Amino acid sequence: MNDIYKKLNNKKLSNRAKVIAVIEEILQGKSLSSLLDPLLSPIDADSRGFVHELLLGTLRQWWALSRITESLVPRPISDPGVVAALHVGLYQLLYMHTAEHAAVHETVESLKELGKDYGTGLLNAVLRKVQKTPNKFAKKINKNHSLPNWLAKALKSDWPQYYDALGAALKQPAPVFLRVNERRCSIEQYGRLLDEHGIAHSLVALGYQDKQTIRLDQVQRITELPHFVDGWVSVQDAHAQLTAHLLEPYIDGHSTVLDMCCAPGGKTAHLLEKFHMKHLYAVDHDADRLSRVHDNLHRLGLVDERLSIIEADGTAWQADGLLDVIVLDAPCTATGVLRRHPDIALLRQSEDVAKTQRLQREILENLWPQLADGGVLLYVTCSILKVENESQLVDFLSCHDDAMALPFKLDLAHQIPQQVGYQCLPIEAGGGDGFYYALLKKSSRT
Ligand SMILES: C[S@@+](CC[C@H](N)C(=O)[O-])C[C@H]1O[C@@H](n2cnc3c(N)ncnc32)[C@H](O)[C@@H]1O
Repeated sequence: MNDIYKKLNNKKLSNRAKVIAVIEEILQGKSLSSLLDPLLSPIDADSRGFVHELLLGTLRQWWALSRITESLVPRPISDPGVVAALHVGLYQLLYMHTAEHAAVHETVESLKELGKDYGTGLLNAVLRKVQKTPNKFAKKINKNHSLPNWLAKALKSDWPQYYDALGAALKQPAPVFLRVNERRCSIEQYGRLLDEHGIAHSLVALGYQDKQTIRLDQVQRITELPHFVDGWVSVQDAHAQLTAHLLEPYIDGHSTVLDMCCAPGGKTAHLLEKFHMKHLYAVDHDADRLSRVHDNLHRLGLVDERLSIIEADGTAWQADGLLDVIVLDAPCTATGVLRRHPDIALLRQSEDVAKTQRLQREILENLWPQLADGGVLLYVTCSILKVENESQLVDFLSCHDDAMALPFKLDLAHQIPQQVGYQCLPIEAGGGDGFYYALLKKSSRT
């Protein structure tokens, strides 16, 4: 078993030490989503909330807390475990109001547990300094948006009028939305079921026609939702649910549909719940993530002969024939889902933007010739950077005479029309994530 998973299952290791070990892994390139369950599962129910808050909160405030460590520690610290412990200690002192003794002493002890005694002197000194005048330090970082410099610069340039609202919103936890499997029951019926179980929730507008979704208004174990195991309901962000609704006019029983970059299958499942199609290809290049597509579709009862799940590279994959509808949920910087995946702000580098932009374009160029005349392609990202969204599509259209943007209308406060498509910004406290949507039609007669 990999070292980190051994640590997370080690009953002798304290919870703080486990959080530090997880952040150390993240700093070395592992994703939060691969570590969160292994961290939380062995922890007793009473401590889970504290551990969750300590981990997610530290990651959300990472760049704000870094301003303090940079000002107090003159040289860069080479050991990621010590860096993690500094941030975890500071987060407790400045945001969690943990008793000072626990915040300092227990964090220092945790670093010792991880065999990093050499970092304890520095950790102790920094935490004690901040502990003396916490308000001074809190004031220093309160207004900080906790964004890496490259992202702050890009957001300021793309969204000058929304920059502060975005900065404040991106460090908040995201709400949980449910997608009801329309083959099993309606949203209203499921809402009544939640009422019967005393689960607080709201029906929320999606900002497209009269479409709605359900937002949970209480902390809830998802697997314990009524009929979750029977496939009545899934977790899916509100703005992610727009995909299937936007395609309503274009999919019928004769349609051959491609869902490119489909894993873990949220949009694939929604398409299958909503439409009877001739065939759906669900393609992704990541075998592990594809196994989650299988699991999700099995739970929802959506596996049948109309569906092919294929492991392939979107820059090269060729369908057997022409496609009527293509969903390209393009790989992106995922800057629109920072609230759910705060590790992205630690992992992504400015160079990644150009790389993903090139990859998106390569996939687009491979898929476009495979779209039938009159067919539509829905381009989606969970990015809030214009280079991956509006600029990408404006440039694509300028190079393809047979492509035209189809108009549609989204109308929530932060669904913003672009030269091509719409940008949903994740600003509303109870609202959806940052997504971009553009709908293109192919017509050789233009
Ligand atoms: C935003 S996620 C997709 C989310 C998914 N559509 C859903 O709704 O659940 C992007 C996906 O792109 C896939 N991907 C990245 N590069 C790819 C490539 N070159 N070919 C195919 N899939 C790729 C990743 O494995 C990842 O699953």
